[in-house]
Amino acid sequence: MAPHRSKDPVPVLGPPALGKQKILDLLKFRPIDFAEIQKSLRENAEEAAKVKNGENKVEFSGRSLLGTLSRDAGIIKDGMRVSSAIAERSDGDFVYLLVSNFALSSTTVEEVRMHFPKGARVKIKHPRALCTAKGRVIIEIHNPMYIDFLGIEVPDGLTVEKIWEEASAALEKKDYVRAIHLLTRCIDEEGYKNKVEALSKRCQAWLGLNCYERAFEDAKRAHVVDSTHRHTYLLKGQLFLGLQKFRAALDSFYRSGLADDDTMKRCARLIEQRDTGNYELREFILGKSKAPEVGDYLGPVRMGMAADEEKGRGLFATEEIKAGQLLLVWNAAAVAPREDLPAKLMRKCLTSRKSLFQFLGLDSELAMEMGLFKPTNVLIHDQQQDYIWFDAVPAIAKLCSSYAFQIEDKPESPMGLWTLPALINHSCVPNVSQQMVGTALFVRAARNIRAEEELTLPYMDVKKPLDERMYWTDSRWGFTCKCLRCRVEARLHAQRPEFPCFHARMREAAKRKDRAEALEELRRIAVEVEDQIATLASPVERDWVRTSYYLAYRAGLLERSSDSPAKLSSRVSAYQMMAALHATCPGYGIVREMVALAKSALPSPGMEAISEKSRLLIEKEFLCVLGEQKREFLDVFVDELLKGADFDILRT
Ligand SMILES: C[S@@+](CC[C@H](N)C(=O)[O-])C[C@H]1O[C@@H](n2cnc3c(N)ncnc32)[C@H](O)[C@@H]1O
Repeated sequence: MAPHRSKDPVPVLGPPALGKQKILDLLKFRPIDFAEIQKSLRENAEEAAKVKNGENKVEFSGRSLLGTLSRDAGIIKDGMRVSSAIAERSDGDFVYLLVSNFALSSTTVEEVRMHFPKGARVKIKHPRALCTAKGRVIIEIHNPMYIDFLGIEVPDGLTVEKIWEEASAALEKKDYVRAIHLLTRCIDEEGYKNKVEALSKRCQAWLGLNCYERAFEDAKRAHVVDSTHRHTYLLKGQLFLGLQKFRAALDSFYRSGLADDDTMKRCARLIEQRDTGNYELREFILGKSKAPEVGDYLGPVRMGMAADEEKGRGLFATEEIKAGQLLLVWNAAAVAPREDLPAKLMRKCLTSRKSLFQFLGLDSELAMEMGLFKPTNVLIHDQQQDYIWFDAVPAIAKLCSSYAFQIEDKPESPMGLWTLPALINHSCVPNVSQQMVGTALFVRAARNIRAEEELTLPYMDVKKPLDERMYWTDSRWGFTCKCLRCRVEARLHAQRPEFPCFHARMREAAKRKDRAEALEELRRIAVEVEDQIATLASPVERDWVRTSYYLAYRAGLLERSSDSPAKLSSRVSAYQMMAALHATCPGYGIVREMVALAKSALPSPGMEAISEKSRLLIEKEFLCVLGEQKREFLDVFVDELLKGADFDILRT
């Protein structure tokens, strides 16, 4: 059978046709380690020889090399980031084709096969013989765009019915790539009777690979031939669900008549959440259920340029907002250990242009386009040239460093990227809070926010002195924070030389081996800070400074010692400290500290008797984290916390 040129090209990664030079600039090559390639070639030469298969042919054609991949491609060696395939020339000699990708560290075998399926006819542009070992020509390529897929080779003499059988078996075995190639043969066969079924099955295979856009194209084509095809409606429902198009999913499930009740209810729930921002999380909050599946929600928020040009873009409230109000619910584009995040994001981009555009749209020079982020705006296209190179990975890695963050403030905590929330700028007196529900991020107002006010959140623990905060924003994010709190504290530092010394002394105290001595020094520092700020006219400025030296205040209030010469508690009460934390960084992991402070004011350890005003303050803090809650729920929650219960929702 002659090589078949598919009308539906397999998902070869081609150059981007996004029309923006900037994207091209972003997609830079990484240097190739030739020594490593050669080593792998030597290691694989013997194996290559065993794959000899007389039916495969390779001819040189001008500057291109035509051939058939005679072996399933795979990852040569764990972590080597190299994919390989073998083609065979007509003279019986092998061409060992090596496609290396040094940036994509966690390429999966499935992905490699998707691009280099066994039996595929390929045209290798600009072939370059790297070296010959034992008379074999070895072609090295380091960018998949130099390979054109010409279709899949199917053995001679197979009837279309037989190909259909093979395709169905491949689909059954979840060998989606092979199923796609075989079904393409059936679909392209002139006058093929089973076209709707074949398109529907291919749609299913694309879905199996999470290639939603291609699945959508096939579903559309199937419905052109038979607009009532029920299985296709079922698949369409699944793919719309995957694309978070819940209304369309529900409609498709309904038309299919094949979806079960649970699926229909799930869609209805997700639609309600998206429309109303009404997420039922109580069971999850109390730790009685797993994180529920949630749809993205876009509240009264817009993208715009920050007043301070240096900050670039930011998010703004479009109306007046009350503390606790939900602003955004955003599912992560990806969550993974730090080193795997770029590859995981890349994979997502390869299967969904929505992710790709949103992600590249994060680059401030590229886009200022809120439409990209509307949950209901799903881009569905099927243009091969819109797929991007593997080599976009370095660009993605670069963007990761500016926009991704860790779920928890622990070195081993995974990193994630939440596209729209990633545009919220930093402040040391933030006005929004964020909580993680599974891998979805909930962003709420942590204070009352005026219409058109910029939304801000802290990029780090802001219960730290000015110098330490400055060090963090500068070294990790490359900017100097100019929020009001930083400006007030910078002025204090300039006027009173004690302040920079407090910070240095705190660092020294933390290093001391003798814990009692360290605590004593911290208590002394807190008393001295209190002396310095007593003259500050503004109570809120005093709160900010207290929060900056919280480590010292904590030692004075929570780890008191009866023989301590420095009596901080006679100068500032635990309640005042709670209020200071709440005024400075509401919603930021301070609930536990507030509870500890409230309990510290009790004559003896116990949960019942914290003062009414402390309890009210804790409830106010909850509002910033959980939004408005029913009285009964709030009581249960606060009581549990006072008893020492820990809640996942308070991690972030
Ligand atoms: C996660 S991004 C926020 C979105 C960014 N403003 C943009 O236009 O893409 C973080 C970057 O924003 C800028 N940024 C955030 N908060 C800032 C602040 N308070 N002052 C100055 N620059 C800030 C810094 O360049 C930082 O590296």
